[in-house]
Amino acid sequence: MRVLVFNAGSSSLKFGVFDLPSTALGDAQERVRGTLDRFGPEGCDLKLLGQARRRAEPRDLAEATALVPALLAKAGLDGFDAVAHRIAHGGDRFERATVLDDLTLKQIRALTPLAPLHNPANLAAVKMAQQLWPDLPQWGVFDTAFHLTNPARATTYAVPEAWRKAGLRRYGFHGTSHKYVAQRAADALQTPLRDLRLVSLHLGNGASACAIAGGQSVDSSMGLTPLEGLVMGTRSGDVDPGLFGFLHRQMGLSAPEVEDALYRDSGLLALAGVSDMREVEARAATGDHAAQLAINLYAYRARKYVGAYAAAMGGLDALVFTGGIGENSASMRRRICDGLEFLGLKLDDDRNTTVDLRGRAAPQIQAYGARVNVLVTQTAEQLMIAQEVAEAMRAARPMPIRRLPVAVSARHVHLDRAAVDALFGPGYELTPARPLRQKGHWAAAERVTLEGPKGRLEHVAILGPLRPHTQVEVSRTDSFALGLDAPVRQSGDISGTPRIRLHGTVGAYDTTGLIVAARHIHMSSEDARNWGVSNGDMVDVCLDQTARGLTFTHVLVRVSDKATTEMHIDTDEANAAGIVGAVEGEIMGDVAITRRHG
Ligand SMILES: Nc1ncnc2c1ncn2[C@@H]1O[C@H](COP(=O)(O)OP(=O)(O)O)[C@@H](O)[C@H]1O
Ligand SMILES: CC(=O)OP(=O)(O)O
Ligand SMILES: [Mg+2]
Repeated sequence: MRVLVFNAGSSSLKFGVFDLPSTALGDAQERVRGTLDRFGPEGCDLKLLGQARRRAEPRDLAEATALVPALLAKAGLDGFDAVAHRIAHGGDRFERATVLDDLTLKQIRALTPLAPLHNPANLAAVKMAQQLWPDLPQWGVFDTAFHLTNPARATTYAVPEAWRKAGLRRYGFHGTSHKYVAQRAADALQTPLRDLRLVSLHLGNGASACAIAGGQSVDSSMGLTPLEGLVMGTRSGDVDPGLFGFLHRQMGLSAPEVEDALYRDSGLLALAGVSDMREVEARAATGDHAAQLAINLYAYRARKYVGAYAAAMGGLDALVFTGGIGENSASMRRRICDGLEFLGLKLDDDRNTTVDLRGRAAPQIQAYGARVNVLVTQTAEQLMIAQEVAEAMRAARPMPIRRLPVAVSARHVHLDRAAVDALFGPGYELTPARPLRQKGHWAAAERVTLEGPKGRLEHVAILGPLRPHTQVEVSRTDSFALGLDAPVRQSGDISGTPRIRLHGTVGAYDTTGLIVAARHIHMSSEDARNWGVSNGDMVDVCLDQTARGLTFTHVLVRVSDKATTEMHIDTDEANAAGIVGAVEGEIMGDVAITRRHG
C-alpha cells in the first residue's frame, strides 16, 4: 500500500511517500522525505532526504504544496493508494484517522478559527490533492486525537459554564509527534510505555510539552488553540488573559487584532526580531541582548512545564526532545535541563553536544547514574500518519482466514557427515525412504538409538538431507527419559546444548545439539503476503478441531520461497491438544498486535 503524506505546519511543508505492507503493520518503507521551509519573498529552502539543502521558488505554503506533484514526478513516484493529511485541529470529534469527505471537511473547516495558522494550510493541501488525484481516498490524521485521553481536570478552563458548553476547552496539539516520540523513547529504553512517565518536548516553530503516563497523553501545554503554553516562533504561548482588556483600553485594539498579533507577531519574533531559532541563536552569539533574553525566556518556560508535568504525574522517568529545535539545538536542551537536577535530571555535556539522529536513532544524553533519562529523537509525523492511515484502511477490509495444516514432529535427528561416518561407516549414504512435506526433505530408511544417563530411545528417525551440524530433537518428556536437560530452541540454535550419544549400525557418536524444538510455522512467501505475516513474527495459533482444543502462543513464523505452509509442534504439544490424525490450526487476531506483544 503506497501512501502520500502531507504535513503542513505553521512554518514548513513536509511530505513523504511510504510503502506499507497491505495486510498488517510491518516496516514502512520511506520512498521520499521532503521539507520546504524558511519561506520569504525570494523563495524557500528545499530539503529532500539524501540530497543537499537547496533553494526553491515557493514563497509560501500554498506555492510549496503546488510544487509537490512535480517533485514526486521527478522522483518517479506514483501509484498511490491514498493521500493522508496532517490536520492540526480536529476538536473532540476525530479520535482516529478519518476519511475526508464533504461532511468531515465541513467539520474541519468549522474549526479553522481555532487553528488559523494550520487548518487553512492543511485544507489547502487536501483541496489540491483532491484535484490532482480525484479517485484516491483522502485521509486526515489529527494533532488533537492523541490528547483526547486527557482527564477533565486538564482539559477544563475555569470559566463560565455557558462558555464551556459552547466548546471552550483545552485540546492539545502535536499529538502525532508526541505519540511517536513516546513510543520511540520506550523502545530505546527497552521499557514498556505503560511503565513510563514521560515529558515530550516538541520544539519546532510551534512548540508544545506533553505529559504522557502509561502511554496516554494526560496533559498538553497547548489548549483550545495552538497558542497556549511554550514560547514559539511567532506565537506568545501563555499570557495573562487580562491583556485583552488592557490592550483594548490602552491601545484601542480589538480582540481579533490582539489574537492575530499573539499568533503572528509574538514569540521569538517579537522578542528577538526573528522567528527562526537558528537566527536567534546566531544573534545571541554576537551579544544581542534581545536575542539572549528570548532564548532565556524560551528555556525557562519549557523548564517550568517539565517541572509542572513531573508534579502532575507524580514523578518523571524520561524527558524526550524533538522538533527542529529539540533535535538540533544542544544549547537549548542544556538551558532547559539546567536547574532540573532536583528531579534527578542531569545532562551529560559530551553526549548532548554529539547527538547523532541518523537512522531514526534515539540517543540518551543524561549523565551517568541520573535518575531521569533524557532522549533526543527526530519526530516522524509523516511516518505515523502513513501508518495510522494504512491501519485504518486495513481495518476496513475483512481479515483473511489463515488456516494451515499442523504436523507433529516425533523425536528425530539431523546428521552431519561426521555423524553418518561414525554411525554407519565412512562415506555411507543414507537411503531416502519417505518424502516430507517441505520440498527436498525426507525421512531415511536408517534409524538411530539415543542414549542419555538415564535411558535410551530406540528407532529414532533420521531426517535428510545432511546438515552442517548434527541436531537431535526430542520432546520434553523424552528428555526426562534420557536424563538430559534439553533446552527449548529454534532449529539451528544449538550453542551450549547438552551432549548425547547416538548409536548406529557400526558405531556410536557423541555430539552436542540436543534440543526441544520450539514450535514454528514454515510459511510460503505467497501465504505470508496474503496473510500479512512477516518472517520472524510471533503469532497465536488456535487448534479448534481437536478434542482438547488449544491455542498456542509464541509461534515463530519462518517465511521462505521454498516453504510449504505448515506448523510444526512436538509430541508433548500434540498430546496436550489431543491431536489424532491430520488437523488444521488458525492464526488468530491481528498479527500486528501479536507481534508488538511478542
Ligand atoms: N540547527 C538548529 N539549531 C537551532 N534551531 C534549529 C536548527 N535547525 C532547525 N531549527 C529550528 O527548528 C524550528 C523549525 O522546526 P520544525 O519542527 O521544522 O518546524 P515546524 O513546526 O514547522 O514543523 C525553527 O525555529 C528552526 O530555527
Ligand atoms: C500545532 C503546531 O503548532 O504545529 P506546528 O509546530 O507545525 O506549527
Ligand atoms: Mg511541525
